[in-house]
Amino acid sequence: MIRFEQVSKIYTGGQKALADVNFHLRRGEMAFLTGHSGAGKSTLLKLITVIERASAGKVYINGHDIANISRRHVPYLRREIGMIFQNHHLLMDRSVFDNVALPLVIEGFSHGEVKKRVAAALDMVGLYGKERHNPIMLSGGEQQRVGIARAIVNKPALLLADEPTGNLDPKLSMDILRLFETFNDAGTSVLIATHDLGLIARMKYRTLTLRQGRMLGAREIGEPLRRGE
Ligand SMILES: Nc1ncnc2c1ncn2[C@@H]1O[C@H](COP(=O)(O)OP(=O)(O)OP(=O)(O)O)[C@@H](O)[C@H]1O
Repeated sequence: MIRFEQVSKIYTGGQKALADVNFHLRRGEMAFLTGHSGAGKSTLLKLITVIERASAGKVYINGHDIANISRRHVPYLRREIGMIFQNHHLLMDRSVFDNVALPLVIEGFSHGEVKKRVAAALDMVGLYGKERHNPIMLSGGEQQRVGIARAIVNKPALLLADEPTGNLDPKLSMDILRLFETFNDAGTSVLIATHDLGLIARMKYRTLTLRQGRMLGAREIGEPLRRGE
C-alpha cells in the first residue's frame, strides 16, 4: 500500500527531516509510526499525501510512484487517503453534517448519496443523530470522531492519522484506536503517528520508529498479516 525506498527530505532552508527511509506498509495492514518530537513523523505523512515532495528516493502508493505525480493528479491520489489530525481541522461554524459531507461534495456526489453516506459514517463512529449540531457543541472526543467520520466517508483504501489521540484521555484514546481497528478489519490500511507509547504497548501492531529522520529496524509484534501485499 505504501512503500518508501531510500527516501530523504530536506526542507528549503536546509533542514534535514528524513534520511534514506525504507519501509513497506502492506495492503490491509495497521501499524504505528513513532519517534521523538522532530523525528520526521509528520514529514513522512506529508510525503504520502503529497503536501511535501521527497528530495530523493521513491514513494509508492498503491504501486504508483508518486514522486513525480503531476499537480493535476494529486486530488485523485488523495481520494484514496483519509487523513485524521490531532486538532481535527473541523469547520466550527458548519454543522457536523456539512463537515463530514465535505469530501463527497467536492467529489460531486448527489445530495441523496451524500445524505446516505454521511449517515452511515456518523453511525460507524457513534454520532448518529448529531448531524445538526455544530462541532463547538461537542466534546473533544466527539469532535475527534467527526474528523474520523469525514476521513472515512468516501471509503478510502488508506487511513493516515497524525497524533489522533493527543488531546484525549486514555479511555477515549482506546475507543478511537478500536474504531481504527474496525476500519482495518473491513480492509482499510491504517498508519497512526503517535507519541503515546502506552497506547502502542496495549495494541499488538507493528511499530515503525523514526529517530532523527532515520527509520530504525521495524519491529514485528503480534498478529500475522491478514491480507497480501
Ligand atoms: N515546513 C518546514 N520547513 C522547514 N523545516 C521543517 C518543516 N516542517 C518540519 N521541519 C523540520 O523537519 C524535522 C521533522 O519535523 P516533523 O514535523 O516531521 O517531526 P515530527 O516527528 O512530526 O515532530 P512532532 O512529533 O513534534 O510533531 C524537524 O526538525 C522540523 O523542524
